[in-house]
Amino acid sequence: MAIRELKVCLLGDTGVGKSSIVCRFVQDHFDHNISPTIGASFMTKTVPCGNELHKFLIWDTAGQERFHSLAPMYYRGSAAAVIVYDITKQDSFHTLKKWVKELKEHGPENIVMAIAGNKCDLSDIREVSMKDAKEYADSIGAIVVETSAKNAINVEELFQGISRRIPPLEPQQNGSNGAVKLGRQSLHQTNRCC
Ligand SMILES: Nc1nc2c(ncn2[C@@H]2O[C@H](COP(=O)(O)OP(=O)(O)OP(=O)(O)O)[C@@H](O)[C@H]2O)c(=O)[nH]1
Repeated sequence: MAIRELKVCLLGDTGVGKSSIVCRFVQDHFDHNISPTIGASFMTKTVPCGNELHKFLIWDTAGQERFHSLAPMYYRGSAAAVIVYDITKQDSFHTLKKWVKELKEHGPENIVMAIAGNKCDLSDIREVSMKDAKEYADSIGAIVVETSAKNAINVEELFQGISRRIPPLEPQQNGSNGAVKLGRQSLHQTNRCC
C-alpha cells in the first residue's frame, strides 16, 4: 500500500480554534485552556484513503497578526490548506477571505482549500450563516464544513474531505512524489499536542 505525505497548513484568525481542531483530529482531545500558538506547531496523523495511506503533515500556524509574515513558509508546498473561522465572529470570516486571497496569489497552484466554520456548538450566538459560508466556498471551489473541536463534530469529516480531493497516485508514481510503497503499514501518529 502506498503512503503519501501530504503537507497541510491551518490558517485563520487568532482564537478561531485551529489548534483545537488539530488536537481533536490527532489526539481526540479538547483543552478549554489551550494557549495561543507561538509561530507554528507540527503534528502528523495517518489515515487510510482507498488503496493509499495519507500521512498528513499538519502545520498549525499562529493566528496573531505579528506572526502573519511566517505563513508562507507553511502554505508553500502544501497539498491542502484548512482555513478556519469562528461561526460566532463575523470578523473572522473576513479574515478567512483575506487568507483565501493570499493563497490564490501566492500559494501552490493546485492547493486544496477547505473552509472550517468552527465552534458550531455555539450556533445560538452565530454571526455567520451556513448559507453565506457555502456560497463563498462554492465560489472559490473549496470544501466547507462546520466543525466543533469541543464536541468532536465534523473534524474527521473535514480531513476525509481533503483526502477525497487529493487525486490518487498513478501506479508509476509509487515510490516518488512523496509516496512510498510499503508492504505493511500501521496507522501511527506523532503527538505534540497544544
Ligand atoms: N465552544 C468552543 N470553543 C472552542 C472550540 N474550538 C476552540 N475553542 C476555544 O477557543 C479558544 C481558542 O482556541 P485555539 O485552538 O487556541 O485557537 P487558535 O485558532 O489555534 O488560536 P491561535 O493559536 O491564537 O491562532 C480556546 O479557548 C478554545 O478552548 C469549539 O469548537 N467550541
